[in-house]
Amino acid sequence: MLLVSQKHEMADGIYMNTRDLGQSKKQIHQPPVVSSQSPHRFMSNCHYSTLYTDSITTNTQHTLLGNIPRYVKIVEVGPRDGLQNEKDIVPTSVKVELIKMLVDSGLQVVEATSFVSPKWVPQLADAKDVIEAIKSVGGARFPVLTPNLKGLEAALEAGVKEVAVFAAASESFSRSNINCSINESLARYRDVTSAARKHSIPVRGYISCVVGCPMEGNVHPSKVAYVADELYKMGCDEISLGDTIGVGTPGTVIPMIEAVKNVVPIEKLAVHFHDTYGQALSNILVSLQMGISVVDSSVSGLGGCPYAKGATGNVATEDVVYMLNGLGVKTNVDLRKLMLAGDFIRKHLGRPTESKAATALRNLVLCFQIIRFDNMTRNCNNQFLMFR
Ligand SMILES: CC(C)(COP(=O)([O-])OP(=O)([O-])OC[C@H]1O[C@@H](n2cnc3c(N)ncnc32)[C@H](O)[C@@H]1OP(=O)([O-])[O-])[C@@H](O)C(=O)NCCC(=O)NCCSC(=O)C[C@@](C)(O)CC(=O)[O-]
Repeated sequence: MLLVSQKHEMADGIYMNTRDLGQSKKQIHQPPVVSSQSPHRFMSNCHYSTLYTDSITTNTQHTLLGNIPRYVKIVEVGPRDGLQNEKDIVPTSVKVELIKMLVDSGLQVVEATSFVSPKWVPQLADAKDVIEAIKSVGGARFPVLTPNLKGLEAALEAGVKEVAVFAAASESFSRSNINCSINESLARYRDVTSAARKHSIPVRGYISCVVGCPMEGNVHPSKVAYVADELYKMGCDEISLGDTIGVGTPGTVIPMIEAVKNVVPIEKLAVHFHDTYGQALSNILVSLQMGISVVDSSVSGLGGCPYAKGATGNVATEDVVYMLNGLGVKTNVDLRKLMLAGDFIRKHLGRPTESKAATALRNLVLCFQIIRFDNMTRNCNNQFLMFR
């Protein structure tokens, strides 16, 4: 005797009745036996869910998934990387509301802004005001970008508790982004990390153009390893490997990570993929398989670097969470609330989301006029129909 759900979960607290879809009982393929304790596992196998599936024990037994971590820390970069490239400057109040919604979705690290030259990035000239407005927001860390001591001092004065420096593996990109050579930037960052250490402030180190540069083309893994080694030695707590223009594929990402993990422990590495060529999720998957457990992403796929021509947005956080949920990897992120944050900022920008998962889940809701019952996700055991 098999038990199948009469109502299928589509999003957290969102259900659709299979009969409304015209599905006969026979059309439901291989309904698994479900226990009353694990309705989500069954439903998410059959349908599309915003929920974490708790299927890590079964999924990761497969050799291909064996290395995938049980928990992935998502570093949300939307308010910084996402908004630094917007043509029209986003009002401070909108940035602040976005950050609050992202924190409310469960994201524990939200990169809030940059203390860079307002002449270079006028979009983030309100950094101090943003930090002031989120001072009372608990439950998350709010790192900011600091390109030099001047940025660090301003960030400290504003009350920032974590900063990030940003180097590049390509000389041309370094010059166009921060107006100095790679080695000059590393010298600056030694000053920043040593000053930050005096204040017990953790520093993240970014490396841009880890597989390709908009001006120089392919970037050799040894160049990335060189910069990663220097950042690590100067005291960066985490090093984020950025495919700034989204040209990487697993074919270039794997050798790059191999080279970097020879000089920096894998648990200190993060990946930061832009999705210009639609490769971000596959690149994230191979990074996880190689042992990385920190992933940068941007709500609704906002983003792009003003000094990387042709680069589109970061991988959408919704798509990352959807994939991780499907893999049974914990993130602590509520995808439904995350989608609301995406809706909020996209409404403000007047452009649709770049997230495929958010678009698909939204369409399902519209198509089937689903009713949301938050509590039903926890109390749906009585909705099973018996088949012989
Ligand atoms: C690094 C600089 C400052 C060098 O810029 P510069 O022009 O060589 O610097 P400068 O020292 O000659 O200063 C020029 C002016 O900027 C001021 N200034 C100088 N520093 C600051 C500061 N911290 N905060 C506020 N103001 C500052 C400074 O006071 C001066 O003002 P003026 O005297 O002319 O009135 C500049 O190039 C810059 O700010 N670049 C930032 C570019 C940027 O933010 N890019 C995007 C972030 S990186 C990224 O997106 C990639 C990443 C991380 O996401 C990973 C990936 O995807 O690859």
